[in-house]
Amino acid sequence: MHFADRLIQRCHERNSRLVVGLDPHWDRIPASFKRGFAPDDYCGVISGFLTHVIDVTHEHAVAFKPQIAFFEQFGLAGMEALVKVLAHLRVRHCLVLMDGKRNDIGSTAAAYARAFFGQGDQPAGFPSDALTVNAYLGSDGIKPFLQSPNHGIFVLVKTSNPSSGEFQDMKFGSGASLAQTMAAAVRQWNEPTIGESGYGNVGAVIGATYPEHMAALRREMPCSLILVPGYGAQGGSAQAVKAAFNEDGLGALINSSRGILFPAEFEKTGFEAIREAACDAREDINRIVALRDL
Ligand SMILES: O=c1ccn([C@@H]2O[C@H](COP(=O)(O)O)[C@@H](O)[C@H]2O)c(=O)[nH]1
Repeated sequence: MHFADRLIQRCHERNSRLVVGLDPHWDRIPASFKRGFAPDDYCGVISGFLTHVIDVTHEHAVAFKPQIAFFEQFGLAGMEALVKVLAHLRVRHCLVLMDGKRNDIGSTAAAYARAFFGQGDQPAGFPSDALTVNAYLGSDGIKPFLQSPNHGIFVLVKTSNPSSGEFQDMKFGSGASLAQTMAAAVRQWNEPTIGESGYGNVGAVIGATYPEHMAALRREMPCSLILVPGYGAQGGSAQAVKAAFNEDGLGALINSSRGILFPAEFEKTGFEAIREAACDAREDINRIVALRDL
C-alpha cells in the first residue's frame, strides 16, 4: 500500500502523530537493565532494551525511527541488533522510518535504496518503510528511492541542530534561502507521488527548534509529510511544532527519542515509565493540534 496513505491511516488508527525514536545511547541504557547481560553483549542489551520499548510504546506511536548511527558504532553486533529490532517492529506491524540520511551518485543511491527498501526478488538488508535522505547531490540521487509507491523519503530541509543556519539559512539572489529552495524541490518531487490521503511519498525534515521557519516551509510543501525532530530533549515544544500541521490536523510526525527512552522514573517503575513518557508526548502533541479523535 502507498506509503503516505498507510502512514495517515495509522495516524487515524492510533489517534497519534508521535514517532518514537530508537536511539540506543549506550551510556544511558539503565545499569539495572544491563545487569542481566555480559558486559560486551552489545547486541543483547540493545535489542533487548528496544524490544521492550517497542512493546510498551507501539500503541501510542504512528511509527518508529531507528537512528542507524547508534547501531553502526558497534559494528557487526550493532547491525545484528538492528536486524532483530526491525524484525520485532514487523511482528508488531509498526511502520519504520529509518534515519540514515543517505544519498550519493545515482548508482550508489540505488544500492542504498535496495539496502532499505529491497528491489524485486532482492530483500532489503534493513527493511524500512521510509528513509531520511540528504538531497544535496541533486535529483539523480533522489530518484532511486522513489521506484516503489510503498516507500517514502524524508528530505533534510531545515535541520534541528544549533549550526543548521550556517548553510541552510543562506540566501540566493532570489531572496529564497537554501532551506526554502530545497522545500520547493521537495514539492516538485512529491507531486507525482500524492496518494488518496492527499499526501505524497516525498516528505521533509524540519527541526522543532526552529518554529520561526516552520509555517513558511509548510506553505511551500502543502502535500508533504513533515518529520519533526527536536521535540523534547533538544528543547522543542508542542507549541513550536504546531505550524507543521495542516488544517486537517495531520501531515506532521513529531519525533522524540531520548525524551521517551530515558525517563528519570525508569529506576522506580521500569518500562512503565517509558510507556507513560510516550503516552504523555502523544497527548501533548494532540492537545496542541486541537484535534483529539480523528
Ligand atoms: O534535523 C535533525 C534530523 C535528525 N535528527 C535526529 O532525530 C533524533 C532526535 O533525538 P532526540 O533524542 O529526541 O533529541 C536523533 O536521532 C537525531 O539524529 C535530529 O535531531 N535533527
